Amino acid sequence: MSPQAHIMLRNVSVTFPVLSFRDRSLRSRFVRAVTLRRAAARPHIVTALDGIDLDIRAGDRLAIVGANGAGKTTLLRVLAGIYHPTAGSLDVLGRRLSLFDLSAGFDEEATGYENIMRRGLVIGARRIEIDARRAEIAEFTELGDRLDLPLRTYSSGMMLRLIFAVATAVEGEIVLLDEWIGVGDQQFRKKARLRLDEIVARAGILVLASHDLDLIKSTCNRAILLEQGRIVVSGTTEEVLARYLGAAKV
Ligand SMILES: Nc1ncnc2c1ncn2[C@@H]1O[C@H](COP(=O)(O)OP(=O)(O)OP(=O)(O)O)[C@@H](O)[C@H]1O
Repeated sequence: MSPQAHIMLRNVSVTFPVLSFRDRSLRSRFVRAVTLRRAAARPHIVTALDGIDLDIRAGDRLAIVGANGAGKTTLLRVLAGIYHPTAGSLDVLGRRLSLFDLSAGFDEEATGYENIMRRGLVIGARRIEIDARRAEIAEFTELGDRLDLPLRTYSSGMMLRLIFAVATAVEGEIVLLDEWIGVGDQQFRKKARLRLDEIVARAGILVLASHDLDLIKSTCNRAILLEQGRIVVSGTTEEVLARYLGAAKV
């Protein structure tokens, strides 16, 4: 476990400007252009995160909980460096391994082997590192010669094997997860779960955004509850889940 890993967010907000369908139509743009020159197009602003202050230290297994649309995925993407805060600051010490947005980086026309490299680069690995682990990743997939064929020829279970093999061959001090992945058939799932457990055990920090409360209870030692992009409770997993479940019953 890395004692140095650390994440610090100060007053982090993320907003998305959204043009409504009507606003984007040619007619409305024309009408605006000829009749309302003074009124600049004002997109609707969605606030996904609102003033987040958070410190995550080595040893923390942090769960992010909250209702649909509360901001969990957005926060995970900020922690991964995929989204930049529109306000506030993020400091990250330690190498991040992003085990969510599972299919990002794949190319249907490229072979399994080519996709191993593409996907590895997307999740934060270095080229040299993926090259060094190529044989190990290939072996983990158990796909054999099929790795020479384009991804579009794969069944969904085969695709998941590839995704998972790449994801778990790369180590990170900070592991970012959205759900533990129930991949493939029974035999592969067991193997996948064991590999994921090893990665998490070695990581200094785990951040898990999930609706799976049993998984959270068995994995996390801290939690935050998000509501409309704000942290409303922060504490031990038990405290936060009690509040979340209480609120959910109302
Ligand atoms: N790219 C985007 N453009 C506009 N709004 C967005 C975008 N991404 C997220 N949002 C909005 O930000 C808010 C938070 O979304 P987010 O996906 O982070 O929620 P979540 O807690 O992960 O939800 P769920 O549990 O349903 O996955 C929501 O209101 C969502 O509609």
